[in-house]
Amino acid sequence: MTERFGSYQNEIYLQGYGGTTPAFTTDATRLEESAADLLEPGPFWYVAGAAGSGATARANRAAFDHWRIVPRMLTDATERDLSTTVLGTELPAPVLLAPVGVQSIVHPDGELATARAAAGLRLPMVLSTASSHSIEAVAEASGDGPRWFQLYWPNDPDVCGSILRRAKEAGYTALVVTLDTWTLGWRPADLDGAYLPFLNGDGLAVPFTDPAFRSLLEKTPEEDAPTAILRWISMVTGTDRNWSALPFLREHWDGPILLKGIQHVDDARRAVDAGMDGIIVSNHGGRQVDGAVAALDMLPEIATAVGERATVLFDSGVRTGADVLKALALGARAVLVGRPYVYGLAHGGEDGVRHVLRGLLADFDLTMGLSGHRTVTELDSTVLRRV
Ligand SMILES: Cc1cc2nc3c(=O)[nH]c(=O)nc-3n(C[C@H](O)[C@H](O)[C@H](O)COP(=O)(O)O)c2cc1C
Ligand SMILES: CCCCC(=O)C(=O)O
Repeated sequence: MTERFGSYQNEIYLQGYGGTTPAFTTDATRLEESAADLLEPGPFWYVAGAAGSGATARANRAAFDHWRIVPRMLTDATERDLSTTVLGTELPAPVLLAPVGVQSIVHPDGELATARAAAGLRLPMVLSTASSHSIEAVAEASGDGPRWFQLYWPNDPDVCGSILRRAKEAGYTALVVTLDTWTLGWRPADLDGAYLPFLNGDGLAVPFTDPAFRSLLEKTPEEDAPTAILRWISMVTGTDRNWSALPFLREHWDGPILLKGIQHVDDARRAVDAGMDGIIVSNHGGRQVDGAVAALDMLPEIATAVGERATVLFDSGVRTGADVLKALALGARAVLVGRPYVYGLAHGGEDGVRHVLRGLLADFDLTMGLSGHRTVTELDSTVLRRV
């Protein structure tokens, strides 16, 4: 039996006796609104923004509304066990922290604070290659907490190999390879503010601390930042990494590998045929292809096609406990959550991330119980109705 996450609800109500309320909202919509009040427009819109008209970001949310939970009564769901295992990592609940780069733009502690909050809850943090703190520093902050590493795949084999080696040595167990962001999508809010954090040096701690990357430069990044920044950007953009390059990753990583950004069932099959251990059905939170299909709308087909042979995870639009339940019922083994915990970080560093994650877990726990489910393995599409 794992911790009863739902008890966070009682904890909050009891605080009311002492005359206090949570430091900030438990509601996903208001959370984004209050982050807008808190942050400068540049960082806020970098996080909140999406590609183009925002159609895909909105569709990601709307897709959840087409599925409704059909609660069951008197099922003895008072004692719940939300735990699961994902590619060798034991999770107290089926939630991971999505890789989010440049977290120092919303809070100076950035990924270090996120790592501490995630480790305290034993939820895996997926560290981005675009982290504001080094692989090793985040590992230290994470302690014995579960951690995975997300790769933006440099086209220089020595640099790629060096980064993977560092991640492995620092205790990151699974590798997430993001495929949908080989160049940035058209993001009007960032363009209007002419705001790209990388050009300020944010999100470059991984290459800048990497000996293989540094050895390619005539001047160190400290001496000549612009040249180093542009060199790195050119290394991780472009389409010269393709399906036939996947064996390189296998040779340089001896743990599970997942491909992130899969949206078509044929790509899911191809990933699994190529020996990948898992995929993440995701459209990058609507930040890349405006007009792309909602990630949730592709999940059932993909999970049916490859779910027996590989681990299927999901992200893009998860905001509430009901969303977690729905994604699991539609075939995901676990979900990743992105923007909400970043808003938590903006509000209160480590404590802020913890509040957001505990809220999501409590909401999920109570939603499970009140709809009559004791374990995540019993969820399938029969618990939902399409409307
Ligand atoms: C500010 C920001 C930065 C991100 N950086 C990365 C990244 O470095 N690597 C990556 O694979 N995905 C990145 N993502 C995408 C997330 O991993 C995830 O796919 C997305 O946020 C999920 O959607 P959600 O925000 O609706 O939960 C980023 C997302 C945001 C909002
Ligand atoms: C190279 C892009 C890194 C950040 C990212 O993935 C995003 O802003 O969505």
